[in-house]
Amino acid sequence: MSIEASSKVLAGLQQWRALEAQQQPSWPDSDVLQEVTGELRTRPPLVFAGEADKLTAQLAAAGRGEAFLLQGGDCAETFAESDADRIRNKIRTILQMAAVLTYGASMPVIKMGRMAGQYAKPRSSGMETRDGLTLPVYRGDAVNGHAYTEESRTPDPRRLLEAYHRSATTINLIRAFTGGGFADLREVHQWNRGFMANPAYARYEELAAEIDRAMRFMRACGVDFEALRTTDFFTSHEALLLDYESSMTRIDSRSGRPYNTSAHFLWIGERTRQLEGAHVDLLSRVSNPIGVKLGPGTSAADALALAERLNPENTPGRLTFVTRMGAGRIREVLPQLVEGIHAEGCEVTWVCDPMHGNTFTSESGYKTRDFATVINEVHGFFEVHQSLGTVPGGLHVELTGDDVTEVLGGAEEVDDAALARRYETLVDPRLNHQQSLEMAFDVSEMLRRR
Ligand SMILES: O=C[C@H](O)[C@H](O)COP(=O)(O)O
Ligand SMILES: C=C(OP(=O)(O)O)C(=O)O
Ligand SMILES: [Mn+2]
Repeated sequence: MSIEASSKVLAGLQQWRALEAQQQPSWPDSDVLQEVTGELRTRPPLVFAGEADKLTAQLAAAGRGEAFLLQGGDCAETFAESDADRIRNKIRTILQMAAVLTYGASMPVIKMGRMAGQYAKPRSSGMETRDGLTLPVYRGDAVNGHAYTEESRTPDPRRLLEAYHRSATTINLIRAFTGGGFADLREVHQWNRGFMANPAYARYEELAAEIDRAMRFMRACGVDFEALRTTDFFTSHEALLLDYESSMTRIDSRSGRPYNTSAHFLWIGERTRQLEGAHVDLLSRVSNPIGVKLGPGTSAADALALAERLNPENTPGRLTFVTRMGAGRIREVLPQLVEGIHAEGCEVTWVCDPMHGNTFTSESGYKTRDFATVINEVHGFFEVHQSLGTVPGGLHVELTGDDVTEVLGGAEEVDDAALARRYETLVDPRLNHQQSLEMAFDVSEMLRRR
């Protein structure tokens, strides 16, 4: 690339600063912010351009119906819970779900964590009031603390550096687990250890036995299983805090193109996807595969304009639309979006987030979701694509590997009274380990029928 062309690219990467950016914290001290972003710019990348390109190719396959994306993790990761046990439990849950889906549907599953960077949250309101005290709302550990004091709720830019470090140690562990034998498909039984006493685990155990049998058969036929020792596991988060995302955006020395090096896949949230806004501008300029969340108010014209803006070359795998319509709306609103996009020949990978359109407050006051409603939205998603002859390319869920009680229902029949038992999320309710497996079995049936 000529010097002139590359300085144009660099100038473009700063264009977002002139545009309106929704959902940014009011950082109290701009000098500290400058120091922190300067520091971040000198830190090593967390992911590499070649890995992002590999993911783009895999997402293109998902868009054609030759693979399926499984993207899952916390609504909001926290510094306090970025420990080895919790990270391992999440990876294990995603690996188990992927085994169920791969075996059930005979289809490669792309494994992606909402992990190693999911530290910032958009919120419905900027302030909250409790017992007469009004404070800034919690915006994720990269911004402020959850504790309800003025000190903790004041945004602190130094948290961006902490978020980088926690992301680095998390991705390090992900790479160790998935490259060092933990993800070996021959360990499919081990992942279930200690969880046998309920229907989803018993069903998983049966499936693991079938996988074992199939592998023994293939080994007897002389198949080499070395390739099953490791697996790709990609990272993703919402690209919300533009000071952070822009500091982590670097020019790839091989291609001369900019990549966001904080995660393999970044998405733009439902609240920040304004066509002329700062988030769309910054992500339009990076070469990673990217996603946009689309809620029930999205028109076909909005979706088309986003597709043209974010993927002007119409590269397959570059753009994923993550629809989050709500179980009650999806069958009515999704068809016009999908038809509008396909009528123009736009390359889009369609993914279902059945969580964010189905949140409500329970009688006892917990922010929750109902497992049956969540599953209903996934069914609606498959039905719509089935009837239009288009491809349901993946699933985006908020989950944890622990036995929390945040989502109602499932085989354990978590009810309103049970929510108090282990309600641990700081923002949105997550499927627990067992509910995640139940969902995987359900989706594998739908994929099998696809
Ligand atoms: O995770 C998504 C959003 O950040 C969250 O649903 C917003 O929640 P709020 O309405 O409690 O602010
Ligand atoms: C904020 C989120 O979703 P959405 O932008 O779809 O509301 C999220 O994924 O946590
Ligand atoms: Mn959420």
